[in-house]
Amino acid sequence: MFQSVRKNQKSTDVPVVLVAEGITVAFGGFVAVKGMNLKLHEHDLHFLIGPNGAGKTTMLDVICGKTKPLSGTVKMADGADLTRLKEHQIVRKGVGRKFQAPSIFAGLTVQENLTLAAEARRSPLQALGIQRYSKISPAMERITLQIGLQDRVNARAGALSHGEKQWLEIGMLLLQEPRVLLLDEPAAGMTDEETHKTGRLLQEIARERSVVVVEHDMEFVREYAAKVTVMHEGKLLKEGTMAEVQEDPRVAEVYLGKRRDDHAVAATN
Ligand SMILES: Nc1ncnc2c1ncn2[C@@H]1O[C@H](COP(=O)(O)OP(=O)(O)OP(=O)(O)O)[C@@H](O)[C@H]1O
Repeated sequence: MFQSVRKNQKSTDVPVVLVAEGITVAFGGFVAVKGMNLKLHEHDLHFLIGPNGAGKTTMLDVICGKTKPLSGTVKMADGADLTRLKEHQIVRKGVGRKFQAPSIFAGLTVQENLTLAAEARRSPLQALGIQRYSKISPAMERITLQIGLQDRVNARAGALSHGEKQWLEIGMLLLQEPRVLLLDEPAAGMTDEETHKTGRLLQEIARERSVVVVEHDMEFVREYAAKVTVMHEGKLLKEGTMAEVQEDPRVAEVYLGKRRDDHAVAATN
């Protein structure tokens, strides 16, 4: 029922979770992002696409606090401006970031990795042992099922397949209960089956959170994106559904002009 209501809702009816406005980022003299805006709603599965060097990753870096913009704001629903906060404070505000290379502990088991992630969310007092997880908690159990690693809890993370490692890291982020999850090419290097599992996992996560994905694989975007923002040369070029984005001749032009390969939006339709 929840989903059918959502389907009929206009995006304007859905609460806004985060608004980035007028973001400008310079590296030395080079302006990589120029006055970029991005608005996230609850339950968004929002893909950020664009040619190489468009500024997509830089936008994620600004939201999670890794990069500070020259100007602009990133406001959460409570009015907090993330550009004024440190990275760990932004995590506490509910923004989780997954980079391309998984940051898991290869020598620990799946369960141990998840336990560490769960502990990281707790306050120092809790971490001192008031209520330690002695075994798998209900939240961990639910997330282990969600990421499909329920039969691998005792496997060493280093022994997992590439896809499983990525899902483990997503699970570790979910244990921090982010409101916004930022992912950089989550399906890169995966088999077709792993790619589809990842797409379905992201759809499921978006039922409870907002998800932003930087992506080059247009098949993946077409199949799983609810909303697409196209960036070009540091600016917003187009925003809409994948169908709307593909119909825009400017989008075809920036892809055909810069990337005559499998990823080209126009060439795949
Ligand atoms: N730390 C940095 N120092 C200098 N230039 C940088 C830095 N980070 C990014 N850039 C430059 O900023 C521009 C935007 O980079 P960014 O990685 O955000 O683009 P992107 O759209 O994510 O590209 P790709 O799809 O290739 O990953 C590029 O020209 C890049 O070379």
